[in-house]
Amino acid sequence: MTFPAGYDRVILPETDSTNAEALRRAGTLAGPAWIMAHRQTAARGRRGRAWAGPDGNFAATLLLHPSEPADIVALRSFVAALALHDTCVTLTGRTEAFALKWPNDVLLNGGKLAGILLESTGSGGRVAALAIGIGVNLRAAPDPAALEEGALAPVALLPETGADIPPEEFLDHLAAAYAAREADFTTHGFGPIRQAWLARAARIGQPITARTPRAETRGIFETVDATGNLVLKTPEGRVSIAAADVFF
Ligand SMILES: O=C(O)CCCC[C@@H]1SC[C@@H]2NC(=O)N[C@@H]21
Repeated sequence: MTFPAGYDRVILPETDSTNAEALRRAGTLAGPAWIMAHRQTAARGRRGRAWAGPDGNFAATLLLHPSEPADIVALRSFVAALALHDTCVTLTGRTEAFALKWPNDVLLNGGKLAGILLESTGSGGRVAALAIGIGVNLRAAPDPAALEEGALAPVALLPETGADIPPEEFLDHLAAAYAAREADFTTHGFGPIRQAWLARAARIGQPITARTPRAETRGIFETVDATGNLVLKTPEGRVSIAAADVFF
């Protein structure tokens, strides 16, 4: 498997967080670069949570220097989730087992297999550097004791499918899948990415709950709109949500 042309590949034995590492290197790595670490000592998840990654799991960040406005740059969350889904299907041959959960989790057999965290630097609506951090439970699921109430239980690829994929091999497949989806995104915009994402989405047409620190909205998961917002049909009407945690 060859690494996609134009992308750097950095593999570290250990770092605090590959997202932090990527943003520290943003000034010296001019082109797109994947930074993978075998161990993270301070991995972070969405909404300020910690991310636990037992040995053998996958942790990497794609560093980009995008040129679009911040709202377009943020749509790469869906590009990355799709590429991650592509990679899981390719490596296991199981299409139906995997699904996507808004905004960017990958589910396997209904449990949480992988998460994505986007972080960026820049100001005034301009993104100087974008870090797309991806954690995948390849070997083992983290201890579910630390789970928020109602959150999906974590699952891992090896016990669920029997596929024993080393992190470096996973990176090479993911980098190729991402490069293909990124080319589609930059050429054709969010439309085809959105359609492909929706085709793989869990719980479309079913009731779900979107929770933020200040509000909870329950409704039918209608779609994800052209700006990436979650659209719920509630008794009070249609609600469009830009950021939240989703519970089934
Ligand atoms: O909360 C989530 O679901 C997102 C988890 C993202 C974890 C990954 S592991 C690689 C990268 N480095 C980090 O510190 N976090 C992301």
